[in-house]
Amino acid sequence: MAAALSFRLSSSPLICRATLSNGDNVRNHHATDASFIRRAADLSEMSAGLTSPHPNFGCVIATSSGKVAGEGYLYAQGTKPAEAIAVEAAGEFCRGSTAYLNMEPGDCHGDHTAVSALVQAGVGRVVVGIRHPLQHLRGSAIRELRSHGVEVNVLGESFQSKVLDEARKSCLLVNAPLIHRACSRVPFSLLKYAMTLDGKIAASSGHAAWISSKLSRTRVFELRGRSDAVIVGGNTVRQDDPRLTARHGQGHTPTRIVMSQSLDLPEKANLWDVSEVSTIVATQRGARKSYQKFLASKGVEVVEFDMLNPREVMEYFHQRGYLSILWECGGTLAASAISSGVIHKVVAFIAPKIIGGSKAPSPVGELGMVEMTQALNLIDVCYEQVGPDMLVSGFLQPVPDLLPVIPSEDATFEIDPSVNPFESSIIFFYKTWDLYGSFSNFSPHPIRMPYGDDYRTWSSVEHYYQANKFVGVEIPLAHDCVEKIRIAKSPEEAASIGRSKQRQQPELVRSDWEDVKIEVMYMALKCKFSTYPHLKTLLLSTAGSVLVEASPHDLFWGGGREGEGLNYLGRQLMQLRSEYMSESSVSAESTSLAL
Ligand SMILES: NC(=O)C1=CN([C@@H]2O[C@H](COP(=O)(O)OP(=O)(O)OC[C@H]3O[C@@H](n4cnc5c(N)ncnc54)[C@H](OP(=O)(O)O)[C@@H]3O)[C@@H](O)[C@H]2O)C=CC1
Ligand SMILES: Nc1c(N[C@@H]2O[C@H](COP(=O)(O)O)[C@@H](O)[C@H]2O)[nH]c(=O)[nH]c1=O
Repeated sequence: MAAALSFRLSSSPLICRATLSNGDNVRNHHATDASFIRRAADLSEMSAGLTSPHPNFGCVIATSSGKVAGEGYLYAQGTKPAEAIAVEAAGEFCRGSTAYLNMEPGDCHGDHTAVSALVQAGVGRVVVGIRHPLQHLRGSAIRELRSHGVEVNVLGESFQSKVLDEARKSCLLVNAPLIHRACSRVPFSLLKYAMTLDGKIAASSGHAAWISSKLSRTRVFELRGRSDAVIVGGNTVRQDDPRLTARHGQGHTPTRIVMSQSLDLPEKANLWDVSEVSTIVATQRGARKSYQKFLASKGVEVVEFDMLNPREVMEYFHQRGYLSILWECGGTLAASAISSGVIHKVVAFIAPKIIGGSKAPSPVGELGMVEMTQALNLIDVCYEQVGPDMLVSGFLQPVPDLLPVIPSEDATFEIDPSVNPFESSIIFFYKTWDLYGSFSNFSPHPIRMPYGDDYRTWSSVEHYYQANKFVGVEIPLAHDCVEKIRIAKSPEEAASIGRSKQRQQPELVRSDWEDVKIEVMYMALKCKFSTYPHLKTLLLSTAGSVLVEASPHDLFWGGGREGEGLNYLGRQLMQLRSEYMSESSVSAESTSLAL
């Protein structure tokens, strides 16, 4: 899913853009909406670190004159929704007001939900920063609000402008861990370190207490309080004997995780005291069994991995439901985590100190880069002074966007009205061995199609499609092409002959090819799916999902690398599916009439 989420809509009938006549007006509205949505995002953060898990919800109720009438944020799952708190605070000012929500509420059933609070209070319009990231909740509250006559605008769907994009981004950032949960197989990970001005995270002796100031370390406690777990490597345990607790006086305390291959760890360590917080040691399968027993006797959980590496460990904790992880390791493990692509954000406290030492460790070990051009550039970088230190933070990977993953909303809707691109799941297919690989033209399903006055069997849809480029051209070489493609040993070979001949000898290609190629493909697909009932069943089983051919190269039939492709193959399959669905509903109707 993660890759899918970078696709964007190329056009939308819903998008209102500023016109010359009312440009200023629209801009003002956008600026107002943006500032209230940002406020809702800020409010939602107030619970971060107090509770876990961490969906952060904030709500601002604004009157038609643009005054804040009430505000609220969700303290924890199961406590009063942000919207209900804001409605209570706004009282009678709710009627006809606009409610701003950083994120679509997750629960729309029952009496005490966000939706019923807004509806009962008479809120006239709701502006939503982002839809709920979790697929099963996505769109329900919005539908529910609309069904009660409330106007709902979602940023990026109803309106688009730079200022709204920025506001939307703030909504993505406050719920980055939840968004990662929705579209990635690893939790959201933040690498934090404190270093001297000369780039050292410890003296050459390994001593590191302390580099950053007390104020900075309190900020670290807050970061811990916002995380589900803090992770270090074995060497940091041996060297620092850390506690890794959140000691800023409030909030939840994260689980401590140690990654150690050797399990050559001390018998006495602060992390083995699990009276207040738990510790999990992740290790290589079979490592020091007697020491594993010792840890277990202390109440420390040991998890063995066949391959102890950051990705495996993160996938494991993702499955256990962890949303966000704070990496507080040294440079060796940090390099390994960055290399395996599991670190999303970096937070560095830089202290105005110089320790020197050519052997003193630095925050990130070997990444195998040799040229400065290979350096990883952070995005959305922030700078902040914390006491005497400078805090620099930024993202190594952008927070995934949750805009729909098909090239064109209107086109898809026209093809299959049952598909809502903002709420549907996306099924990608490309290689024939993929789960839905039989949707590919290259799948080995021969089809029998008319050819001249006769019928011929073609080894795959691709064979038929490529050959058709040269059909009907009264040149012997064109006939040869058709025959060569027909007997090609594989769809790849058929594609290669068809494409190269088209490039090298365009005079052999039928003159109407660009006009007919869509129809040619559709007829071939229709033949394939009606010839093989199990393929038809598989296609019907995808009802409601958007189908995208994940070809990174083919920008006409495929979706392209970044969603820039037109995805005609996906569209045709959706169209065929829609045809089959209406056929089956017609036949069901006539059966019931006959009865
Ligand atoms: N200033 C700061 O912010 C910080 C400073 N430090 C300092 O850094 C130094 C320790 O740094 P460093 O030696 O890099 O230690 P790390 O914390 O990076 O730990 C490295 C250890 O992690 C374990 N490990 C498990 N799997 C892997 C893997 N796939 N890749 C790499 N390591 C893995 C190994 O433990 P094992 O050997 O047990 O198998 C390895 O020796 C200390 O001096 C400490 O004080 C540490 C953290 C933060
Ligand atoms: N030295 C250093 C840090 N080191 C990190 O903090 C851990 C110690 O945590 P605790 O035992 O809970 O206080 C240590 O093992 C390492 O991960 N952090 C910082 O913010 N600033 C510093 O100067």
